[in-house]
Amino acid sequence: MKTGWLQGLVVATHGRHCWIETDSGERRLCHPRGKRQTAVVGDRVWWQPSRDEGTIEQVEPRRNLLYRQDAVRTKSFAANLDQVLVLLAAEPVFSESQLNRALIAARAEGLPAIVALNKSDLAEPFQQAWSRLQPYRAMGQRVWPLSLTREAGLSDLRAELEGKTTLVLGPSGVGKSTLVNRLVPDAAAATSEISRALNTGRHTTTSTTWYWIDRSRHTALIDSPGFQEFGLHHIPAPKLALLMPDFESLAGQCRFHNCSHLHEPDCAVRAAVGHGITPQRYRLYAELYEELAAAPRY
Ligand SMILES: Nc1nc2c(ncn2[C@@H]2O[C@H](COP(=O)(O)OP(=O)(O)OP(=O)(O)O)[C@@H](O)[C@H]2O)c(=O)[nH]1
Ligand SMILES: [Zn+2]
Repeated sequence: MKTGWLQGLVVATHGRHCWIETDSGERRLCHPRGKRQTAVVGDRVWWQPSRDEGTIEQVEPRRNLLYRQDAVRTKSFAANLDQVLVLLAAEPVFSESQLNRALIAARAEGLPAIVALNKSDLAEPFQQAWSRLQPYRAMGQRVWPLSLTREAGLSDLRAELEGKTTLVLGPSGVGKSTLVNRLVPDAAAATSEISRALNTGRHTTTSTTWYWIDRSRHTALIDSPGFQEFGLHHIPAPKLALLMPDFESLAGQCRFHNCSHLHEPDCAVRAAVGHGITPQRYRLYAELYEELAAAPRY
Protein backbone atom coordinates (compact mmCIF):
# COMPACT_ATOMS: atom_id res chain seq x y z
CA MET A 1 0.00 0.00 0.00
CA LYS A 2 1.19 3.50 -0.80
CA THR A 3 0.25 6.79 0.78
CA GLY A 4 -2.87 8.30 -0.65
CA TRP A 5 -4.30 4.93 -1.61
CA LEU A 6 -7.75 4.16 -0.29
CA GLN A 7 -9.56 0.88 0.17
CA GLY A 8 -12.64 0.00 -1.82
CA LEU A 9 -14.97 -2.83 -2.75
CA VAL A 10 -15.97 -3.42 -6.37
CA VAL A 11 -19.80 -3.45 -6.50
CA ALA A 12 -20.33 -3.42 -10.29
CA THR A 13 -18.26 -3.44 -13.46
CA HIS A 14 -18.79 -2.35 -17.02
CA GLY A 15 -16.01 -3.42 -19.35
CA ARG A 16 -12.91 -2.55 -17.39
CA HIS A 17 -14.53 0.29 -15.48
CA CYS A 18 -15.61 -0.28 -11.92
CA TRP A 19 -18.12 1.17 -9.56
CA ILE A 20 -16.53 0.94 -6.15
CA GLU A 21 -17.73 1.49 -2.61
CA THR A 22 -15.54 2.98 0.10
CA ASP A 23 -15.50 1.80 3.71
CA SER A 24 -17.83 4.67 4.61
CA GLY A 25 -20.36 3.55 1.98
CA GLU A 26 -19.64 6.21 -0.62
CA ARG A 27 -19.63 5.04 -4.24
CA ARG A 28 -17.56 6.20 -7.14
CA LEU A 29 -16.54 5.34 -10.70
CA CYS A 30 -12.96 4.08 -11.07
CA HIS A 31 -10.81 3.26 -14.06
CA PRO A 32 -8.01 0.68 -14.22
CA ARG A 33 -4.39 1.89 -13.98
CA GLY A 34 -2.94 -0.54 -16.50
CA LYS A 35 -4.11 -2.60 -19.45
CA ARG A 36 -3.68 -5.95 -17.74
CA GLN A 37 -5.49 -5.17 -14.54
CA THR A 38 -9.06 -6.43 -14.32
CA ALA A 39 -11.13 -6.13 -11.21
CA VAL A 40 -14.34 -8.10 -10.77
CA VAL A 41 -17.31 -7.67 -8.47
CA GLY A 42 -16.33 -8.65 -4.92
CA ASP A 43 -12.72 -7.58 -5.35
CA ARG A 44 -11.08 -5.51 -2.62
CA VAL A 45 -9.01 -2.82 -4.27
CA TRP A 46 -6.70 0.08 -3.50
CA TRP A 47 -7.63 3.21 -5.40
CA GLN A 48 -6.79 6.89 -5.66
CA PRO A 49 -9.24 9.71 -6.21
CA SER A 50 -8.84 12.00 -9.19
CA ARG A 51 -11.47 14.75 -9.27
CA ASP A 52 -14.85 13.03 -8.83
CA GLU A 53 -13.68 9.69 -10.23
CA GLY A 54 -10.76 7.43 -9.35
CA THR A 55 -8.07 5.02 -10.49
CA ILE A 56 -7.70 1.43 -9.32
CA GLU A 57 -4.07 1.06 -8.27
CA GLN A 58 -4.08 -2.53 -7.11
CA VAL A 59 -6.41 -5.51 -6.73
CA GLU A 60 -5.96 -7.40 -3.46
CA PRO A 61 -5.29 -11.17 -3.66
CA ARG A 62 -8.57 -13.12 -3.97
CA ARG A 63 -9.90 -15.81 -1.63
CA ASN A 64 -11.67 -17.36 -4.58
CA LEU A 65 -12.91 -16.49 -8.05
CA LEU A 66 -15.88 -18.16 -9.66
CA TYR A 67 -15.63 -18.22 -13.41
CA ARG A 68 -16.66 -20.04 -16.55
CA GLN A 69 -14.53 -20.84 -19.54
CA ASP A 70 -15.38 -22.09 -23.00
CA ALA A 71 -13.40 -22.44 -26.21
CA VAL A 72 -13.49 -18.70 -26.85
CA ARG A 73 -13.12 -16.96 -23.53
CA THR A 74 -12.97 -16.89 -19.77
CA LYS A 75 -15.57 -14.86 -17.89
CA SER A 76 -15.56 -14.15 -14.20
CA PHE A 77 -18.72 -14.17 -12.17
CA ALA A 78 -17.35 -12.66 -8.95
CA ALA A 79 -14.58 -12.94 -6.34
CA ASN A 80 -14.28 -13.44 -2.58
CA LEU A 81 -17.53 -15.35 -2.13
CA ASP A 82 -18.81 -17.35 0.83
CA GLN A 83 -21.37 -19.41 -1.06
CA VAL A 84 -23.35 -19.84 -4.26
CA LEU A 85 -27.14 -19.92 -4.47
CA VAL A 86 -28.44 -21.69 -7.54
CA LEU A 87 -31.98 -20.46 -8.09
CA LEU A 88 -34.25 -22.77 -10.08
CA ALA A 89 -38.01 -22.86 -10.40
CA ALA A 90 -40.91 -25.20 -11.09
CA GLU A 91 -41.22 -23.25 -14.34
CA PRO A 92 -39.44 -22.84 -16.67
CA VAL A 93 -38.19 -26.45 -16.59
CA PHE A 94 -34.53 -26.31 -15.60
CA SER A 95 -31.59 -27.86 -17.40
CA GLU A 96 -29.92 -30.47 -15.24
CA SER A 97 -26.73 -30.03 -17.23
CA GLN A 98 -26.56 -26.35 -16.26
CA LEU A 99 -27.32 -27.16 -12.63
CA ASN A 100 -24.59 -29.79 -12.60
CA ARG A 101 -22.10 -27.39 -14.17
CA ALA A 102 -22.83 -24.66 -11.62
CA LEU A 103 -22.40 -27.10 -8.72
CA ILE A 104 -19.12 -28.40 -10.17
CA ALA A 105 -17.75 -24.88 -10.68
CA ALA A 106 -18.61 -23.96 -7.08
CA ARG A 107 -17.04 -27.13 -5.72
CA ALA A 108 -13.89 -26.59 -7.77
CA GLU A 109 -13.49 -23.27 -5.91
CA GLY A 110 -14.29 -24.88 -2.55
CA LEU A 111 -17.56 -22.94 -2.32
CA PRO A 112 -20.65 -24.38 -0.64
CA ALA A 113 -23.76 -24.27 -2.82
CA ILE A 114 -27.44 -24.07 -1.97
CA VAL A 115 -30.10 -24.93 -4.53
CA ALA A 116 -33.41 -23.12 -4.07
CA LEU A 117 -36.41 -24.31 -6.02
CA ASN A 118 -38.82 -21.41 -6.48
CA LYS A 119 -42.53 -21.27 -7.38
CA SER A 120 -43.61 -23.94 -4.89
CA ASP A 121 -47.12 -22.49 -5.32
CA LEU A 122 -47.29 -24.14 -8.77
CA ALA A 123 -48.09 -27.52 -7.25
CA GLU A 124 -47.74 -29.96 -10.10
CA PRO A 125 -44.70 -28.61 -11.98
CA PHE A 126 -43.11 -28.06 -8.59
CA GLN A 127 -43.53 -31.72 -7.67
CA GLN A 128 -41.94 -32.76 -10.94
CA ALA A 129 -38.99 -30.42 -10.50
CA TRP A 130 -38.61 -31.50 -6.89
CA SER A 131 -38.34 -35.15 -7.88
CA ARG A 132 -35.80 -34.33 -10.60
CA LEU A 133 -33.71 -32.92 -7.74
CA GLN A 134 -33.95 -36.15 -5.72
CA PRO A 135 -30.48 -37.44 -6.80
CA TYR A 136 -29.01 -34.12 -5.68
CA ARG A 137 -30.62 -34.33 -2.26
CA ALA A 138 -29.46 -37.96 -2.02
CA MET A 139 -25.86 -36.92 -2.65
CA GLY A 140 -26.04 -34.42 0.21
CA GLN A 141 -26.80 -31.29 -1.77
CA ARG A 142 -29.05 -28.90 0.15
CA VAL A 143 -32.23 -28.05 -1.76
CA TRP A 144 -34.73 -25.50 -0.45
CA PRO A 145 -38.34 -25.06 -1.54
CA LEU A 146 -39.33 -21.45 -2.01
CA SER A 147 -42.18 -19.28 -3.18
CA LEU A 148 -41.14 -15.73 -3.79
CA THR A 149 -44.62 -14.48 -4.61
CA ARG A 150 -45.65 -15.65 -1.15
CA GLU A 151 -43.69 -15.65 2.09
CA ALA A 152 -42.93 -19.40 1.91
CA GLY A 153 -39.32 -20.26 2.62
CA LEU A 154 -38.05 -16.71 2.59
CA SER A 155 -37.16 -16.42 6.28
CA ASP A 156 -35.21 -19.70 6.15
CA LEU A 157 -33.34 -18.40 3.15
CA ARG A 158 -32.66 -15.09 4.86
CA ALA A 159 -31.10 -16.94 7.80
CA GLU A 160 -28.97 -18.92 5.40
CA LEU A 161 -27.60 -15.75 3.79
CA GLU A 162 -26.98 -13.86 7.04
CA GLY A 163 -23.47 -12.43 7.39
CA LYS A 164 -22.29 -13.96 4.12
CA THR A 165 -21.57 -12.95 0.54
CA THR A 166 -23.72 -15.07 -1.76
CA LEU A 167 -23.56 -15.24 -5.54
CA VAL A 168 -26.97 -15.93 -7.09
CA LEU A 169 -26.95 -17.93 -10.31
CA GLY A 170 -29.95 -19.11 -12.26
CA PRO A 171 -31.53 -19.24 -15.68
CA SER A 172 -33.87 -16.57 -16.96
CA GLY A 173 -37.39 -16.48 -15.54
CA VAL A 174 -36.79 -18.31 -12.25
CA GLY A 175 -37.29 -15.20 -10.13
CA LYS A 176 -33.83 -13.72 -9.63
CA SER A 177 -35.10 -10.14 -9.87
CA THR A 178 -38.04 -11.00 -7.61
CA LEU A 179 -35.59 -12.45 -5.07
CA VAL A 180 -33.37 -9.38 -5.14
CA ASN A 181 -36.38 -7.08 -4.81
CA ARG A 182 -37.76 -9.06 -1.88
CA LEU A 183 -34.45 -9.10 -0.01
CA VAL A 184 -33.05 -5.72 -0.96
CA PRO A 185 -35.65 -3.02 -0.32
CA ASP A 186 -33.89 -0.32 -2.34
CA ALA A 187 -32.60 -2.61 -5.11
CA ALA A 188 -34.22 -0.59 -7.90
CA ALA A 189 -32.61 2.64 -6.67
CA ALA A 190 -29.20 0.96 -6.33
CA THR A 191 -29.52 -0.45 -9.83
CA SER A 192 -30.38 2.82 -11.49
CA GLU A 193 -27.55 4.55 -9.62
CA ILE A 194 -25.11 1.96 -10.95
CA SER A 195 -26.50 2.16 -14.48
CA ARG A 196 -26.11 5.93 -14.42
CA ALA A 197 -22.56 5.73 -13.09
CA LEU A 198 -21.43 3.07 -15.52
CA ASN A 199 -23.60 4.50 -18.25
CA THR A 200 -24.92 1.10 -19.27
CA GLY A 201 -28.51 2.24 -19.67
CA ARG A 202 -29.45 -1.38 -19.19
CA HIS A 203 -30.88 -3.35 -16.33
CA THR A 204 -29.13 -5.30 -13.57
CA THR A 205 -29.59 -8.72 -15.00
CA THR A 206 -27.29 -7.86 -17.87
CA SER A 207 -24.31 -7.21 -15.60
CA THR A 208 -23.02 -8.47 -12.27
CA THR A 209 -24.17 -6.38 -9.32
CA TRP A 210 -23.46 -6.39 -5.59
CA TYR A 211 -26.34 -5.64 -3.18
CA TRP A 212 -26.28 -5.19 0.58
CA ILE A 213 -29.22 -6.87 2.25
CA ASP A 214 -28.70 -5.15 5.59
CA ARG A 215 -27.95 -1.57 6.56
CA SER A 216 -24.92 -2.65 8.58
CA ARG A 217 -23.42 -4.04 5.35
CA HIS A 218 -22.61 -7.56 6.50
CA THR A 219 -24.88 -9.59 4.26
CA ALA A 220 -24.53 -9.34 0.50
CA LEU A 221 -26.13 -10.80 -2.61
CA ILE A 222 -24.45 -10.74 -5.99
CA ASP A 223 -26.70 -11.09 -9.00
CA SER A 224 -24.92 -12.35 -12.09
CA PRO A 225 -25.91 -13.39 -15.59
CA GLY A 226 -24.21 -16.18 -17.55
CA PHE A 227 -25.80 -19.33 -16.19
CA GLN A 228 -26.86 -20.37 -19.69
CA GLU A 229 -23.44 -20.92 -21.22
CA PHE A 230 -21.53 -22.46 -18.34
CA GLY A 231 -18.23 -23.64 -19.83
CA LEU A 232 -15.97 -25.67 -17.54
CA HIS A 233 -12.90 -25.86 -19.76
CA HIS A 234 -10.70 -24.83 -16.82
CA ILE A 235 -11.42 -28.16 -15.14
CA PRO A 236 -9.26 -31.13 -16.23
CA ALA A 237 -11.41 -34.14 -17.27
CA PRO A 238 -9.68 -36.53 -14.78
CA LYS A 239 -10.77 -34.24 -11.92
CA LEU A 240 -14.42 -34.27 -12.89
CA ALA A 241 -15.50 -37.30 -10.85
CA LEU A 242 -13.96 -35.77 -7.71
CA LEU A 243 -16.21 -32.74 -8.14
CA MET A 244 -19.43 -34.78 -8.37
CA PRO A 245 -20.25 -35.95 -4.82
CA ASP A 246 -22.07 -39.13 -5.88
CA PHE A 247 -19.02 -40.20 -7.93
CA GLU A 248 -16.30 -39.03 -5.57
CA SER A 249 -16.16 -41.81 -3.01
CA LEU A 250 -16.46 -44.53 -5.67
CA ALA A 251 -13.80 -43.03 -7.92
CA GLY A 252 -11.01 -44.36 -5.67
CA GLN A 253 -12.30 -47.94 -5.83
CA CYS A 254 -11.79 -48.66 -9.53
CA ARG A 255 -9.11 -51.11 -10.69
CA PHE A 256 -7.15 -48.34 -12.39
CA HIS A 257 -6.31 -45.28 -10.35
CA ASN A 258 -6.63 -43.11 -13.44
CA CYS A 259 -9.92 -44.70 -14.52
CA SER A 260 -12.04 -42.41 -16.70
CA HIS A 261 -15.15 -44.38 -15.67
CA LEU A 262 -16.11 -44.56 -19.33
CA HIS A 263 -14.83 -47.94 -20.60
CA GLU A 264 -12.30 -49.52 -18.19
CA PRO A 265 -12.93 -52.95 -16.64
CA ASP A 266 -13.72 -53.21 -12.90
CA CYS A 267 -14.93 -49.63 -12.69
CA ALA A 268 -16.66 -48.94 -9.37
CA VAL A 269 -18.45 -45.93 -10.80
CA ARG A 270 -20.01 -47.78 -13.72
CA ALA A 271 -20.92 -50.65 -11.38
CA ALA A 272 -22.92 -48.15 -9.29
CA VAL A 273 -25.02 -46.81 -12.17
CA GLY A 274 -28.63 -47.64 -11.36
CA HIS A 275 -27.97 -47.71 -7.62
CA GLY A 276 -26.03 -44.83 -6.03
CA ILE A 277 -25.53 -43.04 -9.34
CA THR A 278 -28.56 -42.44 -11.53
CA PRO A 279 -28.29 -43.19 -15.29
CA GLN A 280 -29.06 -39.50 -15.92
CA ARG A 281 -26.19 -38.32 -13.68
CA TYR A 282 -23.87 -40.81 -15.35
CA ARG A 283 -24.90 -39.45 -18.78
CA LEU A 284 -24.13 -35.91 -17.62
CA TYR A 285 -20.72 -37.08 -16.44
CA ALA A 286 -19.86 -38.89 -19.69
CA GLU A 287 -20.90 -35.92 -21.84
CA LEU A 288 -18.98 -33.46 -19.74
CA TYR A 289 -15.92 -35.72 -19.61
CA GLU A 290 -15.77 -35.87 -23.41
CA GLU A 291 -16.18 -32.12 -23.62
CA LEU A 292 -13.40 -31.41 -21.11
CA ALA A 293 -11.06 -34.02 -22.57
CA ALA A 294 -11.45 -32.42 -26.01
CA ALA A 295 -10.86 -28.88 -24.70
CA PRO A 296 -7.43 -27.47 -25.49
CA ARG A 297 -5.15 -27.09 -22.41
CA TYR A 298 -2.88 -24.09 -22.10
N1 LIG B 1 -46.00 -18.50 -9.45
C1 LIG B 1 -44.88 -17.90 -9.08
N2 LIG B 1 -44.33 -17.00 -9.91
C2 LIG B 1 -43.19 -16.39 -9.50
C3 LIG B 1 -42.59 -16.67 -8.24
N3 LIG B 1 -41.47 -15.93 -8.14
C4 LIG B 1 -41.37 -15.21 -9.28
N4 LIG B 1 -42.42 -15.47 -10.11
C5 LIG B 1 -42.70 -14.91 -11.44
O1 LIG B 1 -41.77 -15.42 -12.38
C6 LIG B 1 -41.53 -14.46 -13.40
C7 LIG B 1 -40.04 -14.25 -13.58
O2 LIG B 1 -39.52 -13.62 -12.41
P1 LIG B 1 -38.24 -12.65 -12.48
O3 LIG B 1 -37.94 -12.25 -11.07
O4 LIG B 1 -38.43 -11.60 -13.47
O5 LIG B 1 -37.18 -13.70 -13.01
P2 LIG B 1 -35.63 -13.49 -13.38
O6 LIG B 1 -34.94 -14.71 -12.93
O7 LIG B 1 -35.14 -12.20 -12.85
O8 LIG B 1 -35.70 -13.49 -14.95
P3 LIG B 1 -34.80 -12.66 -15.98
O9 LIG B 1 -35.09 -11.22 -15.74
O10 LIG B 1 -35.29 -13.16 -17.30
O11 LIG B 1 -33.38 -13.06 -15.68
C8 LIG B 1 -42.27 -13.20 -12.98
O12 LIG B 1 -43.47 -13.14 -13.69
C9 LIG B 1 -42.51 -13.43 -11.48
O13 LIG B 1 -43.64 -12.75 -11.03
C10 LIG B 1 -43.24 -17.63 -7.39
O14 LIG B 1 -42.81 -17.95 -6.28
N5 LIG B 1 -44.37 -18.22 -7.88
ZN1 LIG C 1 -13.87 -46.09 -12.83
